Amino acid sequence: MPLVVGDLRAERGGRAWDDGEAMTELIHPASAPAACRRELVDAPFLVAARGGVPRRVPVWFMRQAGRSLPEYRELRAGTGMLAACFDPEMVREITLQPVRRHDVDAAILFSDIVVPLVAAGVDLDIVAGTGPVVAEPIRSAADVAGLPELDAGQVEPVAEAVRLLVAALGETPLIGFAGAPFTLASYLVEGGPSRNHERTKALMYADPGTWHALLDRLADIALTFLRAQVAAGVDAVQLFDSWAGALSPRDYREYVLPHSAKVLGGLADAGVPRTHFGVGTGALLGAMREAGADVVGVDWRTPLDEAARRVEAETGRGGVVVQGNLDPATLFAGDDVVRREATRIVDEGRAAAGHVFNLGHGVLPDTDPDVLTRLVTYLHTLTPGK
Ligand SMILES: Cc1c2[nH]c(c1CCC(=O)O)Cc1[nH]c(c(CCC(=O)O)c1C)Cc1[nH]c(c(CCC(=O)O)c1C)Cc1[nH]c(c(C)c1CCC(=O)O)C2
Repeated sequence: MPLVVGDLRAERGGRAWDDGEAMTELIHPASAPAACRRELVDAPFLVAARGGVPRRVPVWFMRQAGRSLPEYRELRAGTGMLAACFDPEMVREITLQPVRRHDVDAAILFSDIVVPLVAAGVDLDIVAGTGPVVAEPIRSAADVAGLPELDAGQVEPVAEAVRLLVAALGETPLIGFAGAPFTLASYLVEGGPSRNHERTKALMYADPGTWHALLDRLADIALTFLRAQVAAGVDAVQLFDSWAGALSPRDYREYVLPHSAKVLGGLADAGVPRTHFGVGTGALLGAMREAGADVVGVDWRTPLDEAARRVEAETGRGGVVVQGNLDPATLFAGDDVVRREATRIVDEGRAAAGHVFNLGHGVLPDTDPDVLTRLVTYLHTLTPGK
């Protein structure tokens, strides 16, 4: 039986990010993942995510855990990517590595968007240098009907990793994540990474019934995965719709938004801020907020002030918090350029109701990790603001 939202909060020991003072006083069952962490009330990442003024500019990096770190490569040697994702001790260690090294303001769970699919029984692998490769792509109504459901028990190793991390992280919040239905569908339908998503779009346009059935199932899988992470103690979630930028706003609204809204809406009362991110989504930012995001992730193509204006104009609602958006390639251009661009981004972020500094997409594998550390140090000297 899936948990209802009320149970979710109880199971988390009432560690709701918006509970303030009440947080430490609330129910604290023996099953709670860790002591209620009073210090999280002031965590810059969480303060900014709910539109407050943090005590320093919060920063974390998508793909901060991974191949840019020598300690990651050393630990992963001889262990496959998916095997690592189902090993709680390894997930704990890899997740902590960038926190120790860079002093970032949030940890992101080391996992992958395909982990819940694998847990549910889909035959796929993550091939180094390529990405997820699916043995039997999903292209028909029968294929969709055969897609297994995810039971929370199947991602228990991930939940265990979250509990280990919550105990280890102290005042640093932990971000959980899932792949959004469209991005997961792209891997399943194409059979692997794709530049044009042509088979995915062909299914979407030619057989909308099957398409919506597929996305509905993927929404259930993503939601079950995220709820398991929240129940185990993550402090925030991010929904990665990395490839949604391949769609026009009209198609996004018709074919994708309702399903992403099912995922984000299913977490509305979970007490954690929800970030919604995609690449090349300048024209979709308003719709991505409407899907149920508290924080909208922005890639490097749209300045943050422009992004905030667009979202507020499209949705008719103020108060948008943005996350981003340094071009990851900038990290190869030398510290002067990095600092200049970081300063510009922090200034542009003041136009929004809150700003979490990040890259516009993930850390590139050849990035010098010392550049990231120096960037964090620099950002922490700047004055945060709305
Ligand atoms: C599209 C997508 C995937 N996975 C993910 C996304 C969405 C984010 C994005 O847009 O980049 C999400 C993801 N994957 C990974 C994380 C870890 C947490 C983090 O530090 O951000 C996160 C958040 C680890 C990983 N996921 C993967 C690696 C590399 C594998 C390895 O280290 O052996 C890591 C560290 C593999 C993977 N998995 C995927 C790709 C495209 C790749 C890269 C393939 C390659 O170039 O080797 C699918």
